[in-house]
Amino acid sequence: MGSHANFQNEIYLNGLGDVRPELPTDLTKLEKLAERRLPAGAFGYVAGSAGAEATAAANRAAFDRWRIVPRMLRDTSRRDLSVRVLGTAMPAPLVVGPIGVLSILHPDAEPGVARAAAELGVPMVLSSVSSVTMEEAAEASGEGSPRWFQLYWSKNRDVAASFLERAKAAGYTALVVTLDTHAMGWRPRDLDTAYLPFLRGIGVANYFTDPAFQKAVGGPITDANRDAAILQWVADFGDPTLTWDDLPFLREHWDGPIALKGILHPDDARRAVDAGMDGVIVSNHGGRQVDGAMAALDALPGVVEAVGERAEVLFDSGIRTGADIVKALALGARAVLVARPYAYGLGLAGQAGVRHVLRCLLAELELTMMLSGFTGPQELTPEILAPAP
Ligand SMILES: Cc1cc2nc3c(=O)[nH]c(=O)nc-3n(C[C@H](O)[C@H](O)[C@H](O)COP(=O)(O)O)c2cc1C
Ligand SMILES: O=C(O)C(=O)c1ccccc1
Repeated sequence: MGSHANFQNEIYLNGLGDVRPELPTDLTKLEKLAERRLPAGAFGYVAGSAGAEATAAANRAAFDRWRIVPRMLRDTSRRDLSVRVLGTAMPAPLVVGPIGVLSILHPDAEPGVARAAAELGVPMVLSSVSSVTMEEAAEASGEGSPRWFQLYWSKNRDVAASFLERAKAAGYTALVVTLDTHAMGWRPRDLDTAYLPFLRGIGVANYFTDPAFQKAVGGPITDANRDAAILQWVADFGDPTLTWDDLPFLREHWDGPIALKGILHPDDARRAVDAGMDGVIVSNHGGRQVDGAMAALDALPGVVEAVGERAEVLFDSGIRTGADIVKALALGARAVLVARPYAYGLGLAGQAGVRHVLRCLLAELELTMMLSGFTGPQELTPEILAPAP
């Protein structure tokens, strides 16, 4: 892709190709479709949030409280949506966010997402709890395609260090450390259906193949010690003892850019920057962790102000359309991560469905910017928004 974006032409001139009849271009419709077509357990796991799902609803409502104010008679014939984030050049300020256990949705799973992202030059963040190993996902992503690794910081420090070493060797260039999920949130949909893919050994590929994890279990994982290995995974998955004093561990084991995911308070953002982190990701995990937590978009301006130019601020939780991306960028995000929409695309149409979702987002982003009078992400500032009456 050249520096001059033309995502919208691509869609209008070439059509939507192989997934045209199946998948809507209004990506807010994907969830309903997924509910009809996917197995109930897998759908509930993806769509579900914590508690009464009030925070998940608040994430969306926050976007609706902002409206774009389009400007006329500006030359928007030449557009460049490209940005550099955490050391990675990308065609637009869009990143494929980390989602674990994707094989519950479609056999294409993480490799399918990696291939779809690579085709478009969009970076993918691979989850620690991927259903294939990080090496297999890297292979699918391919030589030269941008990829980042998301760390769930294991209680077993040897496992955490080993993950970072493997991720580096497999060509992941930036590290996303998720802080808001040292335990799984209270998720009634999964609890009521007893849907826990990990207990059936899905999403543990990185652990079961890891030498440090195997050492803790007493050897390679076999049918004989599989249940014990799963219990070991449950015991070590997250570490609630972690504090800011532990951050140097990350620097000791990772020399590339690091972003902390799950930041909502400006003071936490400041501490991240003071600790030498390169970025923060404003996120409430899509409302899946603390029900009643503030909407992620409402947290964004305060974090942006606290961080200033000292680090990069990324955003997720609630991104569904190109207009949503414009609003998050206007409120100070350098890039956004898309999550549930591509999971629905994967579940509905595999790799082609993911490609559909990413193309639609890119095209709608570009068209929204162009028709609002903007030619690049740097022009998107708070002044381009008005509060909804
Ligand atoms: C099914 C599912 C699995 C997820 N797994 C991970 C994960 O492994 N690591 C992580 O950092 N975030 C994970 N997330 C959180 C997403 O990265 C992201 O923060 C969140 O989904 C954003 O909200 P949205 O999907 O409503 O936009 C997961 C989210 C979903 C829906
Ligand atoms: O479900 C999630 O949101 C998530 O982040 C997760 C946590 C542990 C294992 C798999 C996914």
